[in-house]
Amino acid sequence: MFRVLISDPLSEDGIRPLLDAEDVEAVMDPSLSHEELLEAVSKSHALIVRSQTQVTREVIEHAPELKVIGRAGVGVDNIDLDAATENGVVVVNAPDGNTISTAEHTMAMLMSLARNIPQAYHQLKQKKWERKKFVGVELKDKTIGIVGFGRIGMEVAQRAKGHRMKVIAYDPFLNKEKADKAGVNHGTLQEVLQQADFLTVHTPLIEATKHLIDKEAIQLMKPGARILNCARGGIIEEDALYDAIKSGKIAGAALDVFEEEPAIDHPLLDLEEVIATPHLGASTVEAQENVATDVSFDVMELLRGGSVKNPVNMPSVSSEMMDKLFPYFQLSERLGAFLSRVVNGTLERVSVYYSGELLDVDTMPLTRIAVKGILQRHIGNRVNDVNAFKTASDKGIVINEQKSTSTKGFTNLVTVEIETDQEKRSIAGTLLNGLGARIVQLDQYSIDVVPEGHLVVIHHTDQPGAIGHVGSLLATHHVNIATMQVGRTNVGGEAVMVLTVDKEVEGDCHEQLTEIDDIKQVQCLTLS
Ligand SMILES: NC(=O)c1ccc[n+]([C@@H]2O[C@H](COP(=O)([O-])OP(=O)(O)OC[C@H]3O[C@@H](n4cnc5c(N)ncnc54)[C@H](O)[C@@H]3O)[C@@H](O)[C@H]2O)c1
Ligand SMILES: O=C(O)CC[C@@H](O)C(=O)O
Repeated sequence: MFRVLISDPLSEDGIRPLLDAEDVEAVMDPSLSHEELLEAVSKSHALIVRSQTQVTREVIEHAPELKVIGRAGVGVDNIDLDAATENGVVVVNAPDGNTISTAEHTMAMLMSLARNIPQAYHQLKQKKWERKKFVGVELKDKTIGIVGFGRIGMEVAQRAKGHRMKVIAYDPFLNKEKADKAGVNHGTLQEVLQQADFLTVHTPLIEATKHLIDKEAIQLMKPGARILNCARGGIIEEDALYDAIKSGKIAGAALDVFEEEPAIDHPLLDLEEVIATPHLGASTVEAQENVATDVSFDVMELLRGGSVKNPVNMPSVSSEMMDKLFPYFQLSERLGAFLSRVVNGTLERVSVYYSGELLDVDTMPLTRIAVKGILQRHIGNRVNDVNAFKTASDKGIVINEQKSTSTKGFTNLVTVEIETDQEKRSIAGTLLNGLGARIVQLDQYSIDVVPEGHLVVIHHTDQPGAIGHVGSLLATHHVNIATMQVGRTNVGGEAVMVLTVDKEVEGDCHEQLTEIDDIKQVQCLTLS
C-alpha cells in the first residue's frame, strides 16, 4: 500500500483517481503544523503540495520512505530540489494545467490596473461616489512589454493583441523568427523596458531573474508606465518599485506574488497605486482540477514503477550505468555550461560528439547533462538531465548526438557545439588518466584548462604586450591568476587567452580589460 500525504488544498475531483486507487492510502490535511508535517511525512511514500508547504531539506530528510514529491503547479521554488535529488526523491510538477488561468488573471489585473477598478470599488463600498479620481487609461495602442515568453507569457501576448495592444517580448530563447510566428515584436530586455507602457514578467524565479527589474531597470522605463507581476515575488525588486511609485516614475503596479508570502503587512499594499491579489493566478476550478489530475497521475505512475510525464529533478540511475558514465557527467555539464556562457545569440542547435573509448557506450545521459548545463543559464534548476531534451524541444532547440572517429590524439573526447542565430561555437574536453577533466579545444584553438572555478576568456589579436597588460591589470584589482592558456591559429592573428583566477572578475576590472589595445572581447564565468 502506498501512503500519500497531500499537505495543501487540492481539487478533490482532480485527485479522485488517486483517492480511489486500491493500492493507495491518501491523507489530505492542509492544516498541519510544521511538527505535524514532519511526523506525517516520515511515514509517507509520496508528498503532494501546491505552493504553501515549504518542502525543505529538513522535511525531506525526515522521510526515509519518500519516493516522490508532486507539485500541483509550475514553480518548484518551495521544494529543495538538491535535497530531493541527494535523497533519491523524484520531484514531478504539473506545468501546463494552470497556464490559461494565470494568463487570464494577468489580463484581469491589467484591466483593473488601467481602470482603477479595485480602488473605485473600495470607495463605493465606503459609500463614496468618486468619479474624477479614477480616470484610467485605454489599453488600445499601448505597448505591453512581456519579459519571459514561455507558456504564460505567450498566452498573455495573444490576449493583449485582442485588446489591440502592441506587444514586445524578451526571452533568451526568443528570436525574430519565433516572434514573427507569434505575431509579436522581439526586443532586448532594454528595448522592452524602454517601450513598455505596461510591463509584465513571466519568468521563473532563478538566480538570473532575481531582482531582474531593479532600480536601474525601472530607470529605463517610460515615466507613468505600469508594472505587473503574476509570476514570482522577487523578480521585481520591491523596494525599487515602492520608491518608483512614490516618486511618480511608475504610475501603478498589479501584484499577485510577493517576495515573502503571505504578504499581510507589506509596505507596497499601503500605496493606493498598487492593486494586489493573494497569489491567485492558478486559483480557478479548472486549473486546480488540471494540476491535481496531472500530478496525481505522475505520482501514481512513479510509485508503481512506471515512467512520468513531468519530472523536475534527476531520478536514480542504475549503478552499472553510473559506473561507466559517472566520470564524464561533470565534464559534459561543464562543457555545456562554459559554452552557453560565451556564445552570443539565440540558441538553435546543440550537437554533442563522442569519440575514443566513448564510441561504444550509450552516451545519451551525457548529452542530456550537456544540454542541461547549456539550458541552466536561463532556466535554472528547473531543467535537469531528465527533462533537458523536452525543455530544449519546447524551446525549438534541435539536439543532435553523434559518434566520431576523430580523437585528436586523446583516449576519449567529448565535443559540444552550439549554433545560434548569430554564430557557431564549439568546445572539447577529455578525461586525462589520473589528472581529471580538461578543456582541450575552444573553437579553433587548442588549450589545456581545468573546467572549474572562475574563468576569464579573452579574444584578442596576437601582439606583444597583450598578455602582460592583462596580468598587470588583474594584479591592480588584486585578482590572482592561477593558470593562463593562450591559443592562436597563426602569429599576429586572432588568439584566445583562457585564465583561471582566484576570484570573480567583475565591474571596473572587467570594463578596463575590454579597454586594453588588441583586446576584442572579455567574458567571465564561474563553473561550480
Ligand atoms: N501567480 C500564480 O499563481 C502562478 C501560476 C502559474 C505559474 N506562475 C509562475 O509564472 C512563471 C511562468 O510560468 P510558465 O509556465 O510560463 O513558465 P515557462 O517555463 O513556460 O516560461 C518561463 C519563460 O521565462 C524565460 N526566462 C528565463 N530566464 C529569463 C530571463 N532572464 N529573462 C527573460 N525570460 C527568461 C524562459 O526562457 C521561459 O521561456 C513561473 O515563475 C511560474 O512559477 C505563477
Ligand atoms: O498553487 C498555487 O495556487 C500557485 C501555483 C503557481 O504559483 C505555480 O507556480 O504553479
